[in-house]
Amino acid sequence: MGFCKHLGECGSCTLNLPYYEQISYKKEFIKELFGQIYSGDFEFFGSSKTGYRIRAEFGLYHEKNDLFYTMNGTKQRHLKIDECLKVDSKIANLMPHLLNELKNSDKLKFKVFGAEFIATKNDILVILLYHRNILEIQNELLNLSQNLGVNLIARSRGKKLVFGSENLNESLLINGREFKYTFESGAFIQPNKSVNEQMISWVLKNIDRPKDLLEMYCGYGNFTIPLSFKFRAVLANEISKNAIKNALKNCELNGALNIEFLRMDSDDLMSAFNGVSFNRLKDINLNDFDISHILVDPPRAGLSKEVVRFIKNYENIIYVSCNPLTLKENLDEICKTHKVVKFALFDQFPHTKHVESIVILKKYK
Ligand SMILES: C[S@@+](CC[C@H](N)C(=O)[O-])C[C@H]1O[C@@H](n2cnc3c(N)ncnc32)[C@H](O)[C@@H]1O
Repeated sequence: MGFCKHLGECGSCTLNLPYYEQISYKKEFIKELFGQIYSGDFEFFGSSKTGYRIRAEFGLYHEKNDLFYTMNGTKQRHLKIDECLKVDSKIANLMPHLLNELKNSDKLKFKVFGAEFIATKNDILVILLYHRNILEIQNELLNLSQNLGVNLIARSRGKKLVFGSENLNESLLINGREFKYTFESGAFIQPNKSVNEQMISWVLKNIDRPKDLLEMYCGYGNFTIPLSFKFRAVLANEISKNAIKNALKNCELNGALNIEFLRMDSDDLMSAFNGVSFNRLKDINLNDFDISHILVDPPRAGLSKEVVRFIKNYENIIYVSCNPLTLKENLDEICKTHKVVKFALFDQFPHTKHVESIVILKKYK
């Protein structure tokens, strides 16, 4: 048994090693995978070992008349979870109270099957999932959110009820400066806040001779807003309408005035650079941008061949990746024209084999 009594059994934390050995394990794995394209130092940024996850999801399982948090365990389908050491302390404190409230109300307990938690500096949001018509328990849900002092969303097939705010407010400290963000419960968020701060700070410190930035897959502006203060102008695209809505609010919150956000699929953005006209671009002249850097932070599947071909046009590439395998596949191609100059690992997920990488590449002269 390691740092948690469920380690190795709940299916989430699987790396049963002392933390310093986890670091060696991850560094060795990455060195082996990327050794042929990069012989420099792999910087490593660690995390606190507990309380680091600001988003967590659990099943809720009914047994006889009782109710438990569960995970799809490695040996058992419904492994009972009575603690999770990796979640933010606000989530850890709330979990037993929520469970008690649910257990004590036949109406709230009936056909509830999942709970998701998101915690930011000052806010906490709970999402409860039901296999029943939630409109019948509106009053009970309202009381629950008031009793617990949390924002609450209840969902069942085709229905959603919101008690309090669906938006969360976060603040990040990046190289001594505070940045404020707002985002919706469905947004992609970097799950480890302090490592996220380190990632953004590291990128900022490693930007050389900035002119304009093109950022693809920008979400609600997590990297975009702090980076915008380093560049003359920024063009950033993202497929999610809600994320772009929040990115615009985040510009206001931080006084960022030089960013053009595009609600656009990356394929369309590339077509636009190839001369195809889009209504959404009617007020933007892509030729006005003098792009010195491109930052990409794609989903786990990595970049398509077309995006890889496109980004190779730019001198400086910053590639943020949560999947070393697709990163390797993409870098094999990018490294035909670019050299890896920096490679850093960010331990967003201690006790798991996952590792986040940021690679900085420069075009060969
Ligand atoms: C790994 S997240 C990164 C978000 C952001 N950089 C951050 O740090 O929060 C990837 C983002 O890509 C967006 N996305 C996925 N497919 C896309 C596509 N084809 N075109 C544009 N954006 C896409 C997702 O909505 C998501 O916000």
